[in-house]
Amino acid sequence: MPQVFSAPAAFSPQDCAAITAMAAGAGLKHAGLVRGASSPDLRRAEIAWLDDMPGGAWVMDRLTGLMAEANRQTYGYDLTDFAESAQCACYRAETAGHFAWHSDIGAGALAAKRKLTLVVQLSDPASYDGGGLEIWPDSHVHHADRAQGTATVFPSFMLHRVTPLTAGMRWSLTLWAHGPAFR
Ligand SMILES: O=C(O)CCC(=O)C(=O)O
Ligand SMILES: [Fe+2]
Repeated sequence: MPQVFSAPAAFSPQDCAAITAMAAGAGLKHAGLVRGASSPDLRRAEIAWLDDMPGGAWVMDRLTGLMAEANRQTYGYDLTDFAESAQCACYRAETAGHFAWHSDIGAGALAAKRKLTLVVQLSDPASYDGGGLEIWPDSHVHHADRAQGTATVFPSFMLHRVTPLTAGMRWSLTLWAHGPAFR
């Protein structure tokens, strides 16, 4: 049975603050685009791509190292590359920011090749309410560790969601690892 992998304190609070500052500097755009149309029922968040953040190479180095470690310890998947930029997301209580149950594997050329999803909790859990990252690996829903800097890894086909923010703001950083599509 596939599992959820957790790396506590993968990033320090200072690292997390630096990443959110870079994301804000890169300019946030509304997310939740499905076939070119905004789909706020599915997702309400703003995003920025790590590839658009000058000086963000160290972040990608750390993320890829974490992904490799998770795959070595837990999954043993055939991974070939990181075909998409990591994505920083901001969910706000004012807009009830959320991401409804979904799988990260889609029909697009890149999304079809996603194998593992890694999500870093960039915010201090005392700074927001709601915004829980929940993953559904089996008959029980897994609540990802909310601690700032924790990295959570799971197979990209696994259903997961972010519950609506009810106070404050939550930042996350997501990276996908790619390989031959699951079959
Ligand atoms: O923000 C999160 O915690 C999850 C993001 C996510 O599921 C995604 O980008 O596909
Ligand atoms: Fe996702």
